[in-house]
Amino acid sequence: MPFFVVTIALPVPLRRLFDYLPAANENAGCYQPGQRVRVEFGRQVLTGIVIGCHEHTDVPHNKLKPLLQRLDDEPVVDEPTLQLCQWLAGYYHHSLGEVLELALPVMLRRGCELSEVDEKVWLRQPDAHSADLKGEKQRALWQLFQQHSQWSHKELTSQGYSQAQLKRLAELGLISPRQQLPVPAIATTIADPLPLNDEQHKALQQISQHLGSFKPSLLEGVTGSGKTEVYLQLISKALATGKQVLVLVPEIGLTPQTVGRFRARFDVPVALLHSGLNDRERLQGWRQCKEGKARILIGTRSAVFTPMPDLGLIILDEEHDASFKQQDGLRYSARDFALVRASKTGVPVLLGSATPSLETLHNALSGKYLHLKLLRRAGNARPPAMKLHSILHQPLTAGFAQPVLAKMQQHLQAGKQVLVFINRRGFAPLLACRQCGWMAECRRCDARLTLHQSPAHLHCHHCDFQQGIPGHCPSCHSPDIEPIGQGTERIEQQLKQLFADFPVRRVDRDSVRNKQAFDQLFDDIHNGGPCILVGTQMLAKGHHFPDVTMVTILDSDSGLFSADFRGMEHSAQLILQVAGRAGRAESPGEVWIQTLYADHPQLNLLLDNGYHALALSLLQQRNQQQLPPYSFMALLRSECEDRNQAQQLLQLARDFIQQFQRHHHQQHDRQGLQLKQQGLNLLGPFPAIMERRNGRFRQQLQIFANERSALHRVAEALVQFLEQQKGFNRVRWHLDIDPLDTL
Ligand SMILES: Nc1ncnc2c1ncn2[C@@H]1O[C@H](COP(=O)(O)OP(=O)(O)OP(=O)(O)O)[C@@H](O)[C@H]1O
Ligand SMILES: [Zn+2]
Repeated sequence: MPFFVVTIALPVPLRRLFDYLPAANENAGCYQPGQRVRVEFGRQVLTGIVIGCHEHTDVPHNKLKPLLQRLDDEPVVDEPTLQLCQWLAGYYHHSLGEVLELALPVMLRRGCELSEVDEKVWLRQPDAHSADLKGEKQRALWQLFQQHSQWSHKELTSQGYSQAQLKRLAELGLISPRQQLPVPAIATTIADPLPLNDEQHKALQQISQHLGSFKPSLLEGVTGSGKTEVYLQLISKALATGKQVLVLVPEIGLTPQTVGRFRARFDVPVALLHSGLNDRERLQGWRQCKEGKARILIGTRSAVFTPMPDLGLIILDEEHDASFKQQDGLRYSARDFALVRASKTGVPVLLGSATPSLETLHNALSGKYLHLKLLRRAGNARPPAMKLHSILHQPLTAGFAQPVLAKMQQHLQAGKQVLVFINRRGFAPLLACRQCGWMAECRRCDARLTLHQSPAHLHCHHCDFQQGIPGHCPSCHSPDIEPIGQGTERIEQQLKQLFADFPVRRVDRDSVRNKQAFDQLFDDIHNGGPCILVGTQMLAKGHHFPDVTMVTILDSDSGLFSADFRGMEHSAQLILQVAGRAGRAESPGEVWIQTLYADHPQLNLLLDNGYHALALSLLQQRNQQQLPPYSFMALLRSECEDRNQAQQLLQLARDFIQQFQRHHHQQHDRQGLQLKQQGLNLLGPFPAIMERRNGRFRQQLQIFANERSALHRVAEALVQFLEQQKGFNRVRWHLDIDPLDTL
């Protein structure tokens, strides 16, 4: 057998591939890219992915080890997915093995067989005809099999059909059991599409012209304008041509209401992939898509990796949402990746938002994307009236101005729901001593501890450190310590006293701990009745609460003066998303924003002329300052228990980049190439706004380039340079391409 090695991607941070000898008695024909193999790596056993076979290797032959086992005959990573992952690893300068790890369901990473998630399903026999079925239940069961030839056993029993009824149908030769991948249940009655209004109709028309080829579009539609209805009718067109559809939504946008709206519309299996599923369900969903059984996939960020052989359309709702960008490990943007995937697959991609990110808006305005607008709310709903209410020198009760409380009372008495938004959980952001000024601070972070009441404790929201509440000041021993400021718990408590006749519901990460609780809560809200909802942004996004007619925004000011250049953009998006919950049905809605800065020019622009107008003005600013989207950014972050080391590594990085740049300029000169504006702009190293977190000092170096290619050239070289640095073992660093958060 001729000599060859198998080249494998392993889930380790090193940005390279690894060569192994084949398993005993296997020839090169046994190996295909995308198969899983088990190998020894140091003292660990890892599951890797075959990239290819080669006759040459740089590894000395006596150092080569045979791989332990080939796990698959057929590749689990298909060719298009492998290519996309290679592209992603290159773009984010990340290890291919780690990218592939992220792209695969956990059970596959662990080496499980695909068939491990098979279950009992019942299939209609090919030539079966209804026989003499006794009883209502049996006939109803047979009716289901006439609608769809396959049903999972679990689904049927959960619908109340018994083992005996199924057995009876089997005895009559109508159905038979089998172990195979269950498919998601299909709705038995399908809802009709709504008649579209003119704007919706035009948007749908324009986008559907591009089915069958790559075309990005932005659907910029005010809250409640019926974007979802446009998605649904577009999906229906894609399905009609035999295609699969991928719908990506923000982490907390996947409520039963949303899913229900999709499921009720199409008589095809709809798969779901989100964080509320267990590993088994995730692998089932992944396989349903890969094997073409599911025709629609609705999922959060990582669902973007799911293989879909017949993919014909990608929709990404709330495209501006930060949850599409992963904030640790591989810091990829699912939105940007969806665009690349669509382009490589040759299918249209639709980005929807009421408050598009400036990056996307810029692409739409420059003609790179098709730009579609829905300016009016759908149906009979009117846009909410928005009002800035100055609280400067005003007396406040429990943090509320008197006219705001009076308004809330009116809405509740009219039987409506009021939403109070405050983006801070816990009871109070600060516990302080009135005698000596001591404040409860985190020992591991440059941050104050948040006071929580149920259960009572002090909690660091940055490193999760927790401790009991002291009975007296640890510094001067005075018993006179008190909470300062307000969080959701405190507002809830105070509103319960102020509005004793109405239920007050709190919605934040502490009160709603899991997906079930979240879903239950939304059902309760939907069942109606006057109430006050107090919550964080968990409440704000994409939900349709028909009975909410008033929204009170308590702390919008904190976002107005952020050190992040995206601060105002993100504040405006959040304000409009929250405001968009008001008056979505027949009754008009109003939004009161309490502020100390009622004459803030950008806040006024937002309220008077809308998000689009503000966005244009922010874009102009970005252009003047040469910030993204008018330049391309990477952020090198370092952290270490030793402040100096974190700083020194970035200083070395800075020196390296400057040298690299000089070298490149000279090369261009010598070759007589046009000395293009290679300009890189470096800011830093400087400490992060919160310098110490979880016991480590954090530094950053911001890198801006006029051209993306220039940014990538330097990033590639920089990553290699940093990997070779000795003596910085304790410093953790990463390079964030297109960072969303620069604090
Ligand atoms: N053409 C239409 N005629 C009547 N009602 C409609 C129409 N289109 C949508 N609606 C209704 O309008 C409401 C809001 O629509 P939808 O939730 O699709 O808006 P959206 O733009 O996705 O909102 P958001 O961005 O705030 O989530 C829904 O109750 C929907 O059923
Ligand atoms: Zn902390």
